[in-house]
Amino acid sequence: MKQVNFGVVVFPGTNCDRDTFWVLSEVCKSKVRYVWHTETSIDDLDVVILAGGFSYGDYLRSGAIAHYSPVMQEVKRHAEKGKLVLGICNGFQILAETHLVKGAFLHNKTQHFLCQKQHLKVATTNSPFTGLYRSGEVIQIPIAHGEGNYFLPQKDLEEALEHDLVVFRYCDENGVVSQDTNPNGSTDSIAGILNRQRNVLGMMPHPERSSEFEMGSIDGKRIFEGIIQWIQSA
Ligand SMILES: NC(=O)CC[C@H](N)C(=O)O
Repeated sequence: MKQVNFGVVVFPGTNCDRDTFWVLSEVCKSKVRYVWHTETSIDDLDVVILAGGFSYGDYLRSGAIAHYSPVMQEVKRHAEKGKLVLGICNGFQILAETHLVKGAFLHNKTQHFLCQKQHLKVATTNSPFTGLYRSGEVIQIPIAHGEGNYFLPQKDLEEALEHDLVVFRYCDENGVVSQDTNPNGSTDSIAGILNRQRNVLGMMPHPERSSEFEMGSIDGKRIFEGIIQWIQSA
């Protein structure tokens, strides 16, 4: 069985790197190493994870400064080769700043930081990240962000819908997707989206915080397990 090599990128201010590392190494029993933001050699990695947190203190805009870090040139090259990149929360914001996924982030519609359990509706299982979910399934993965209001211009939204790029939408426990069940004001309630090549996923919810029973949900674990299965069966 092919061993899958994960890298968790650490910027100054990243704070979900250890949780992500733990889930990959202890829960999923995978090989994982930290990648410092100044690193310029990541050829050994199959999957790069941009973990959540407050890179560079969220100064200017979340992710805006991290995108100039040397490692991001390598992450771009990694993605161009068709290898997998997963950006979680601040990682999603960095992916957007780097244009590895479309869109941009605004402050939550409430102007408050949100830290809560969150229901999501799985919009597509057609990706290297979501093969272990059922289409339309309602899952629970927590959110924790201040700048999570994902904005996608109309033409990019049309492209995303046409090519089935939306992966998760915010919903309630019954799977209802509406403005009332959209916690932060994101366009079309989007909580996770792929790039056009489907090898880069940005998502606001934190799957590393819902990967063990003690955390109240194990729905996030299937993302990491799905990645491993997808690479091993490729
Ligand atoms: N948990 C996180 O990654 C925080 C995301 C981001 N810095 C925000 O508050 O919007």
